[in-house]
Amino acid sequence: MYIDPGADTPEGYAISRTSRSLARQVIGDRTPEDRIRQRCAISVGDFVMADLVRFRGEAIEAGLAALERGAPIITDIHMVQMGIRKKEHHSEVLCALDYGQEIAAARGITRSSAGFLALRDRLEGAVVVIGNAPSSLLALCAMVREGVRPALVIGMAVGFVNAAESKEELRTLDIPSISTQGTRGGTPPAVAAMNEIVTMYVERTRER
Ligand SMILES: C/C1=C2N=C(/C=C3N=C(/C(C)=C4\N[C@@](C)([C@@H]5N=C1[C@](C)(CCC(=O)O)[C@H]5CC(=O)O)[C@@](C)(CC(=O)O)[C@@H]4CCC(=O)O)[C@@](C)(CC(=O)O)[C@@H]\3CCC(=O)O)C(C)(C)[C@@H]/2CCC(=O)O
Repeated sequence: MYIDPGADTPEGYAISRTSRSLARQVIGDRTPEDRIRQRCAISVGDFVMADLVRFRGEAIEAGLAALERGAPIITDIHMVQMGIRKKEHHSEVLCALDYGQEIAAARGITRSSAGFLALRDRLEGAVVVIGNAPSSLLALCAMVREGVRPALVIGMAVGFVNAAESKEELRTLDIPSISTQGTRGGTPPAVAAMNEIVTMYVERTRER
């Protein structure tokens, strides 16, 4: 049965189900990855987004296992933090912008990347969701090259300065990731990808 924990009114559920059935027809519905592509496309009202989503490693299973452990979810910006569903799982959702202000001031680097540097010790086994800031994804990739191992990175940085490059860099790393090809991405698809994994987790826990 189709569930959408966020659509908890009859009208909301009806709209969500209609939107999803349209996406299933256009994108297909054979794999868990297809579900992520569907929700990312719906989040921006553009089926082209589905063709831009890239998976590395067992990304979805890594996300589900992290939720099972109650691992933290760490976002680059508050918009992403706000959009991620908080109910029916035990993972804290943190925002990098709330950390590292002194590092940003001292080094003159972006606040989002400084926040990830300050959260280095919380990144091990965490789920990282980046929907905006390319500089923060580049900072994270550098820490992964130094041995830090997040469980899953959803990297959908957007824009014309380092967005495409930061995601190319992410896809060269031997860690589970979900990203978008090129300059497109943003808060909506990044949150959509994480919320679809949360929905899969809710389905599993409700079946128990
Ligand atoms: C260069 C930056 C970019 N931001 C883009 C697009 C959007 N940003 C919005 C908002 C409200 C915010 N962006 C910041 C994250 C801010 N934006 C940056 C930085 C200067 C550097 C990030 C980077 O290049 O890696 C970044 C500040 C920082 O030091 O990290 C934000 C914190 C700035 C602020 O207002 O305080 C803020 C996030 C607020 C939050 O916490 O939620 C936009 C809504 C546009 C706007 O400013 O109104 C939009 C959101 C896009 C999305 O889907 O998330 C760009 C264009 C992508 C650009 C990065 C790349 C480029 O091409 O320049």
